[in-house]
Amino acid sequence: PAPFKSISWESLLPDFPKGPLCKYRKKASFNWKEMAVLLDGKDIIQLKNRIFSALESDPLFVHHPGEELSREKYQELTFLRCKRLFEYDFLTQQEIIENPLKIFHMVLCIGMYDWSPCIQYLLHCAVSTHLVIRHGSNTKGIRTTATFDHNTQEFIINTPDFEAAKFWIGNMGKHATHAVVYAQLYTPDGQYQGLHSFLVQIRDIKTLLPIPGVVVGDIGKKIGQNGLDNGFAMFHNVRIPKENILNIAGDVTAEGKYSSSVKDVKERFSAALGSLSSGRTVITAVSMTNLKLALSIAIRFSAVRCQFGPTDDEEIPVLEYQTQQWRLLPYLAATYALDYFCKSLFENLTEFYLGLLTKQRSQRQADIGREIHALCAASKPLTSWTAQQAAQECREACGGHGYLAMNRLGEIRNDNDPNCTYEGDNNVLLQQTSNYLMSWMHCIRVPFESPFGTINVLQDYHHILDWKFTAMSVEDCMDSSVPLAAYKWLVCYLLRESDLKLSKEKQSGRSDFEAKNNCQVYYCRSLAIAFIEQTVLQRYHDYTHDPDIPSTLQPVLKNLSALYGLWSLSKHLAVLYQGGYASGEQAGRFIQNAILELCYRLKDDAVALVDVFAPPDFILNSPIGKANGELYKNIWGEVLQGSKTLNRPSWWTEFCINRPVAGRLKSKL
Ligand SMILES: CCCCCCCCCCCCCCCC(=O)SCCNC(=O)CCNC(=O)[C@H](O)C(C)(C)COP(=O)(O)OP(=O)(O)OC[C@H]1O[C@@H](n2cnc3c(N)ncnc32)[C@H](O)[C@@H]1OP(=O)(O)O
Ligand SMILES: Cc1cc2nc3c(=O)[nH]c(=O)nc-3n(C[C@H](O)[C@H](O)[C@H](O)COP(=O)(O)OP(=O)(O)OC[C@H]3O[C@@H](n4cnc5c(N)ncnc54)[C@H](O)[C@@H]3O)c2cc1C
Repeated sequence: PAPFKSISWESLLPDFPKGPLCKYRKKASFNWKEMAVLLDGKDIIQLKNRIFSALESDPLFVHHPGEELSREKYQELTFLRCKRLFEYDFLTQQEIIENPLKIFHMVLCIGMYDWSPCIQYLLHCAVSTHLVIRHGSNTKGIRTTATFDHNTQEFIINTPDFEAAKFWIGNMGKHATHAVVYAQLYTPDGQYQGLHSFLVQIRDIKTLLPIPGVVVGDIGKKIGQNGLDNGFAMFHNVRIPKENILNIAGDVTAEGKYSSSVKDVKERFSAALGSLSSGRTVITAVSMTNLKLALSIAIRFSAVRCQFGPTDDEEIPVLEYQTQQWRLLPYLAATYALDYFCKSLFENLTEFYLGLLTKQRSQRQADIGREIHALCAASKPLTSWTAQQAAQECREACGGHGYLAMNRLGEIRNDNDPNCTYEGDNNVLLQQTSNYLMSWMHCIRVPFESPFGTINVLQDYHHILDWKFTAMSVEDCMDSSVPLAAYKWLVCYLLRESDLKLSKEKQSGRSDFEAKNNCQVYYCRSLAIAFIEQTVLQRYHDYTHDPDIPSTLQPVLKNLSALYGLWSLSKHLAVLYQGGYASGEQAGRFIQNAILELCYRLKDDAVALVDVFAPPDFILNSPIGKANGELYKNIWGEVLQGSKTLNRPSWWTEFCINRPVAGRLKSKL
């Protein structure tokens, strides 16, 4: 790439308005524009600007400060916005082919504005792979059936009873006309052929009224994402043409014979569910984006909001307090590490899809599918939980102002919340990752590697189990190599312990089902979490230590990597001691002190670090998070825009005329 200074980035990345945040911006150790260019590059920055400015200039996307939209109105507005997104068609096919990462950025830019139209749009786009309707966690247990009738060359779709109804489906509540329905396939010989997906029309495209035999409706108000209409559906002998089977895993001939290129039922099951990895990868990135939104607000607020001080007449920004730094800056470090991880995971996924498109049947393609599944089944939990905790911490870090709806932290928290549940409940998904890791135990003694190298750490399994914490000082701990080594040990240790526990459970006569169930807490669940944290850290460590990173940016990036690693690791301190990796009081203390020292070193960079990823004010839509840092003016400006802010309430007579009489209704008996 051309050196930063030789290109004029002013038009792409304009300066921020002058104001109270300048104090911190001047203290930053690096140039935020140079960082933005390093992380995204010119093309992506241009794309982001194009999307952000289109939304800002379009009256349909105007905000409604101080106005309560009814759910019905919000759903309507969301639909109109979603339609408009199709009209904008921000990316051409050519652009996508040249750089698939652009889709990823486009989705996240739209989501930064509001997740409801973004997800509605995504679900419409992904109709060929998504809009699936299912049973919940236990997909194998889906009870909707699709029976082939060779006389009419149709499938008959049937929901046995209301408990088997499809529930929660995005876009289905009010407006979807077609759905991809997962159902158990039966051929005319009465044979069961496993889970398959079918395209089923559910509403008339001219009238939006349900197709006969389909009962479809809206499931009601949710905790967040209320612009989206989530729905339910039941099918009573609904007939669909034979062509509507989505023959990913298998097909039925005109005579009603089943054929599949994948012979094994188990393999067919994973092929049928393979598309879930893309949803889980997207949700990993959606959660990471929520981290960006919440931290932009909380850090800008903390840099301006002053409380107390060393003397009575001098108050200092709350960001100067050790506690505030420790509450926020590790999440900032996590945002950078997870941002990098999300991009790399998306690249892995692109490779997987390229293989599918070119009909690769190699062992490598199968291994990629398994590794991607294991990665995103843990990265979705890690990132959605991190964002959920961060949103709450940011809310509290902004004190009372954080609780004001206009500042958006409540919306971010509530809209992020279902990321922990949909496309697979987090706790259920983590079991997929630990299953994958446990399946490598039998290879431990032979040379092996996985396509993306994430399990290659196990090649040194026996050797790593002998490792110990060796840092001799706090300064020794200030590089991410220290937590990374500890994580490698942790993964090997938890793998060994989980394997031993499973064997013990089985030896004591428990069934496979029971034995596996009894190995989750403190064993397999911790293993999956440690593994994904180690993977995220490994990738970010390698990136930040790359000699190609400009020397002007490397120190701050290395600090972020070290802070993310140490802070994540500190939650596993008990296991590090329990398993003998760490001993004595120094190890724990070094880690804690290094975390605090890194927070301190990063606090003057914090504002510039959020400037790198914060969207424009219109998109962020939070008075306390605005780039000018004029906290109080911005809040007042917004408060006074409310249409009824200064009005007397319509029920004023209940207070002034029909005055309350205390005890009037008290029983006289
Ligand atoms: C760019 C486009 C994006 C578009 C995307 C937009 C979405 C972005 C916006 C957000 C919008 C949200 C909208 C919400 C949309 C829903 O929520 S859709 C509903 C999603 N529902 C779920 O995810 C259900 C969760 N449950 C499951 O996925 C599965 O049933 C379970 C839990 C993973 C399987 O559990 P199980 O029955 O115990 O099966 P198990 O024996 O473990 O698995 C059998 C084999 O299949 C394998 N397998 C299972 N799943 C997979 C898989 N996915 N891949 C590969 N192999 C697999 C297993 O590894 C196992 O292999 P082996 O170990 O035997 O070799
Ligand atoms: C906003 C939103 C949108 C959605 N959109 C769609 C959609 O478009 N299409 C679609 O098909 N679905 C959709 N869903 C449904 C979603 O996919 C499911 O809610 C999700 O997969 C979890 O399944 P469940 O609700 O059946 O939870 P359950 O499986 O009933 O989980 C309940 C609890 O039990 C625990 N649990 C379950 N099994 C185990 C186990 N084996 N071991 C340990 N603990 C276990 C879970 O951890 C959880 O805490 C949506 C959900 C939400 C919230």
